[in-house]
Amino acid sequence: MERVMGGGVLPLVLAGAGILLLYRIIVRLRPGAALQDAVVVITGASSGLGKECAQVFHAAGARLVLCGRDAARLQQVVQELTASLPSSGRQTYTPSTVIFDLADTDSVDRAAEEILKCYGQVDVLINNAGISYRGNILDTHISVQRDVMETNYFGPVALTQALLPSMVHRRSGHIVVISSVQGKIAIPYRSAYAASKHATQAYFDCLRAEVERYGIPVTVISPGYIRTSLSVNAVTCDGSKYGVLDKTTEIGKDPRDVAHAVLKAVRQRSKDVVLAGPLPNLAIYLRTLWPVLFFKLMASRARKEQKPKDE
Ligand SMILES: NC(=O)C1=CN([C@@H]2O[C@H](COP(=O)(O)OP(=O)(O)OC[C@H]3O[C@@H](n4cnc5c(N)ncnc54)[C@H](OP(=O)(O)O)[C@@H]3O)[C@@H](O)[C@H]2O)C=CC1
Ligand SMILES: CCCCCCCCCCCCCCCC(=O)OCC(=O)COP(=O)(O)O
Repeated sequence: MERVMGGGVLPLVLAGAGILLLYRIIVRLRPGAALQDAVVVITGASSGLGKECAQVFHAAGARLVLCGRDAARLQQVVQELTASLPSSGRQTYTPSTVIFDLADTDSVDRAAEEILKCYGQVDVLINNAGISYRGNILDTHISVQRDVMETNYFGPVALTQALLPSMVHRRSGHIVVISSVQGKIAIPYRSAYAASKHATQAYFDCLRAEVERYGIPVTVISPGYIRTSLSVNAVTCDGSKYGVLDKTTEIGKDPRDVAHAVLKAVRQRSKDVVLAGPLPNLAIYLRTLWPVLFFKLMASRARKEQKPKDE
């Protein structure tokens, strides 16, 4: 009997591994979504990851609508994109720009109308813009918690909901959001940021299930540290700018590589992608499988990083 059971487990494991391998091969071989002429909207396109995404989607032949708050910086990106012909030899287009503040819901609605007027449709919406935060909860004003939530959560939600009806009507479109490893685990002194990214993950997971019937994929991308100005632009407890390029950010991934990974995720219509090294991945598993240990590690990290004022 034991031999039968023992003999039964190995074939089962091998069959499971075989099915997994086959699934991966099928996913790889599936024809990727074509991006030539696709209308791709990118928020936060003036710098960092958004700017690099603009570069790789432009080179792939997409018709871009670049969004941000600073018209001059966006124009600079347009100039850089159009200054050189892509080595791929594809037909490329001069990007359009739409200027608005994601933290202002009324301006988001107006912007969505303007975005739709550019080409009459949106094929891919990349919700990339975001702001980070550094501070301890005890000293952080509630207005700062709300402001980060407005930019990172309500802004992308409002833009997505404003553009979604036209996608549903066409039974076509793709919604992407750049979340963070901190959408899956919360680390100390990042409350506003981690909360906004957790909310983002939850909202877009719900959306994915709800719009699948219309053939609209939803991709949540959770990067680890990327070499951008995110930490420099982060806000602190009182809303002032942090202004420091953290070591973690400085040695982070090259934003161009992350942009290529975003392009691949769009082509493959991936559902959920973590773009981080082994340690953040381990931390994500630990949070689910061994939460008590994860909480201990985070508490120790909090103690090491900052001593409370009353100690
Ligand atoms: N860098 C990192 O380590 C990581 C970054 N991410 C995420 O990647 C995304 C891009 O960030 P990254 O490129 O790193 O940082 P940057 O600070 O370089 O870029 C942020 C972009 O967001 C735009 N933005 C900020 N606030 C608003 C607003 N209220 N309305 C409209 N646009 C706004 C900025 O445009 P402007 O100021 O010109 O208006 C800017 O283009 C963010 O969502 C971030 O959370 C995720 C994981 C790691
Ligand atoms: C038994 C072995 C235990 C090993 C457990 C490892 C626990 C280590 C914790 C690792 C934490 C990783 C945090 C990653 C955070 C991250 O990548 O954030 C990306 C960002 O969004 C960056 O934004 P920020 O403003 O914070 O710079």
